[in-house]
Amino acid sequence: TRTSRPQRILKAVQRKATVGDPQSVITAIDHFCRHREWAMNVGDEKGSILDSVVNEVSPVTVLELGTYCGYSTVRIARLLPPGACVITLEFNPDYAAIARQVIKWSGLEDKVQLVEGASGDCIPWMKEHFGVQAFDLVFLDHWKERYLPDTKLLEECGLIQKGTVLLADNVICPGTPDYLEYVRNSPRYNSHYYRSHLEYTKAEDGLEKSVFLGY
Ligand SMILES: O=C(NC/C=C/[C@H]1O[C@@H](n2cnc3c(NCCO)ncnc32)[C@H](O)[C@@H]1O)c1cc(-c2ccc(F)cc2)cc(O)c1O
Ligand SMILES: [Mg+2]
Repeated sequence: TRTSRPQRILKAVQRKATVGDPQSVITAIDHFCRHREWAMNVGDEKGSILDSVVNEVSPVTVLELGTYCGYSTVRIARLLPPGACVITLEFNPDYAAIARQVIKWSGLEDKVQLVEGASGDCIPWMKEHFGVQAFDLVFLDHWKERYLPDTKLLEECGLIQKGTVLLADNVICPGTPDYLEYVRNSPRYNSHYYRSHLEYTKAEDGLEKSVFLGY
């Protein structure tokens, strides 16, 4: 096909959503992915759980791993108070370009820092480059086999401290077995599974929330 799926998602936003209205951007993407083409956004059902965790944590600094088209970036950023921000990592330049436009359309660019690069390369620079002490909330939604190594890297870099909340998408489908085993068995995390469904389908999926208890 001439255009990519992310390009078609951006077009749906530009056709259906109102500039500066994040909820209309979310609604436009959900409608497109439910009625036109499925895409791997966290979606409206799991997205509501994401919203409730963001509201509960009321984070000042958020890290998102895997921007894709920016759907969950917009969901998170729209709930942040002035001064708070989400740093989102995306290593595919085409996806990053689409996400920038989706984020701009929603009017939330002041609350978002989209970093083009691989998590393994960017995480070690977070403190020095972005002045981050520690993240209040981390949303994991990138390659599923990278959840565990990147969590360990965040720990090693001192970016996860007592009270930091990790929220992981897709712990059932496609699944992140090694990550789940780690956060559920580690004495340093308190984990809870939010049962839900794979975006836009009836298949089971869910989010795992893990609170770091400190060393
Ligand atoms: O695979 C899924 N997500 C992956 C996301 C990847 C995005 O994140 C970016 N990315 C990946 N690794 C890194 C990285 N670091 C790691 C590499 O260095 N650093 C930076 N960015 C990274 C990619 O460029 C993409 O933009 C998924 C699948 C299903 C699914 C379920 C059922 C099905 F039948 C089919 C599919 C449902 C979901 O919700 C899903 O999230
Ligand atoms: Mg996902």
